[in-house]
Amino acid sequence: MFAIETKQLTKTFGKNKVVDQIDLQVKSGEILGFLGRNGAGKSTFINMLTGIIQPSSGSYSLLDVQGPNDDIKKQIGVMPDYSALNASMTAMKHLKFLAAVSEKPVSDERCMDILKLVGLEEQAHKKAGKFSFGMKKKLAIAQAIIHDPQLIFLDEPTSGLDAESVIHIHQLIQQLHQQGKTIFMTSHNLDEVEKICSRIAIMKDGKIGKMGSMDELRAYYQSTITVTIKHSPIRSTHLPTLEQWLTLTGTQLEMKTSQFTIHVTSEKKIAEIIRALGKYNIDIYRVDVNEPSLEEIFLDE
Ligand SMILES: Nc1ncnc2c1ncn2[C@@H]1O[C@H](COP(=O)(O)OP(=O)(O)OP(=O)(O)O)[C@@H](O)[C@H]1O
Repeated sequence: MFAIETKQLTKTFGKNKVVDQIDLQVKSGEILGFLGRNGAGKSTFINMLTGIIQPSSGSYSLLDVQGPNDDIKKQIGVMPDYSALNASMTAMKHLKFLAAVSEKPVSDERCMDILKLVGLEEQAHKKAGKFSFGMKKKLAIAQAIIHDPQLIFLDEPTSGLDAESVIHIHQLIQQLHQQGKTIFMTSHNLDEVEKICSRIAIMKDGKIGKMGSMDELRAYYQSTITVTIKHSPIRSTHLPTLEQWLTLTGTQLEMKTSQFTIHVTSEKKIAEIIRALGKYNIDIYRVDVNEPSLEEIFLDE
């Protein structure tokens, strides 16, 4: 089952095609990281899926139900705009109110549990008007999950949060993932996306440029892995042959007395090198492997 499927989904504002015929499939249970530079069209795309704006053309389905559909909204969690919180309502009241609107009344106990999950238990009975930016953000996340939805849209869930809260929210996202929920999240923090998302989609000029797991993206960009190996001395008679063999295996070899660095295209090559060193009776003390980050892939897009 696809949690999200779009076909030729398009949004035009005047003459500006902001979302351009996007075909996207998100499998149930995935954490999809949705990336793109400012103005790429991410929010417009999400706003169509969550029913905030109407597509200009194309279609979409959520949890296998053709959208827009009011019933399916109950199974979807969306972070509301945190600047639109009611200043005179407490965190608890916000959750009770939202659950009532989505026709899934919840107990005070569940509200407290969710506030604990996002790290807001101490603010449960405080008015949102007195909340810091981070607290408002956490309340928005709580509002997205209070009614136990199957599909959750999180818009930059950790931007502006302190380091401890970021870890906390990452744990929460992993927990929701383990419960089988599908999470569609935007973020400008590439390390975060690389760490917690199972697949990544990169949006550019209204289209999805590349999409896949980190391994798939690395393979697509044919990026190389840099391997540095620290080893015991190599006998001078072996050195030229070994050096020649390594040059055929990888590129840009840098050889020092007790260490060399080589760039290879696949992990299998690392195993080959280690086996070859064994044949020459060279001991390996340390292997450092450096793979290209999502940042390098993103900047290349
Ligand atoms: N209601 C609107 N009317 C006209 N243009 C709009 C409207 N909403 C968005 N746009 C334009 O659509 C483009 C994409 O905006 P969108 O907010 O979807 O980008 P984004 O990828 O979410 O950006 P960011 O990362 O900055 O949040 C921008 O050029 C924006 O000015």
